[in-house]
Amino acid sequence: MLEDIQEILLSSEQLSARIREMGRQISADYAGKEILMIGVLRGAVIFMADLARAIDVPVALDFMAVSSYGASTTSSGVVRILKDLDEDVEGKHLLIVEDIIDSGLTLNYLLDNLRSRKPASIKICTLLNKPERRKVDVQVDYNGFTIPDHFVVGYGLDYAEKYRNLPFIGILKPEAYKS
Ligand SMILES: O=P(O)(O)OC[C@H]1O[C@H](OP(=O)(O)OP(=O)(O)O)[C@H](O)[C@@H]1O
Ligand code: HPA
Ligand SMILES: [Mg+2]
Repeated sequence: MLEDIQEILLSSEQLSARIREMGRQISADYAGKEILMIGVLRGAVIFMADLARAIDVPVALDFMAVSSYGASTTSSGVVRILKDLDEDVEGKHLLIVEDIIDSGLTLNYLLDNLRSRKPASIKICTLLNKPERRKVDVQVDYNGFTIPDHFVVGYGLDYAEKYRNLPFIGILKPEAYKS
């Protein structure tokens, strides 16, 4: 796996320091409330596991699976729900947790979909943000890191389901996907 990485963009130390900060900020903003964290499978799972433990207000977890990438490095633009939430979200404070916002198409779709279920509030938290590739505007409430336009893997992010278990965020060598 490591031989496919061109450069480490964010080390595990950088990731954990930033996630602790994000947790403190979220805890302060939601003081006195309960959060329903909605993880977007599968990429967000590792970030969500660490972020949830950095938050000290009550947190419930639910998950949605949508897919627009498949085994590709560019979004198809077509978002499908593969798994819906288990819980009713009406009247709850939702925090959508993403590993990365790239074109914005996934989140744009999710936001529309979740708003129609009448939650008390919805905010977006992403570990990574790649604004250069945005196709639709999305308002991000909590952003870990803004990154340049490279295809990155690790810490939950995959290429064709590989590399999710790397403890850092790395730039994938083009030859690892252009073969
Ligand atoms: O802003 P966008 O261009 O829509 O891209 C971001 C989305 O794409 C990736 O998910 P993917 O569909 O690859 O599924 P995965 O999380 O299982 O890897 C990533 O985890 C985000 O959910
Ligand atoms: O840079 C990326 N890496 C992995 N998955 C992704 N999904 C959108 N952008 C990316
Ligand atoms: Mg993916």
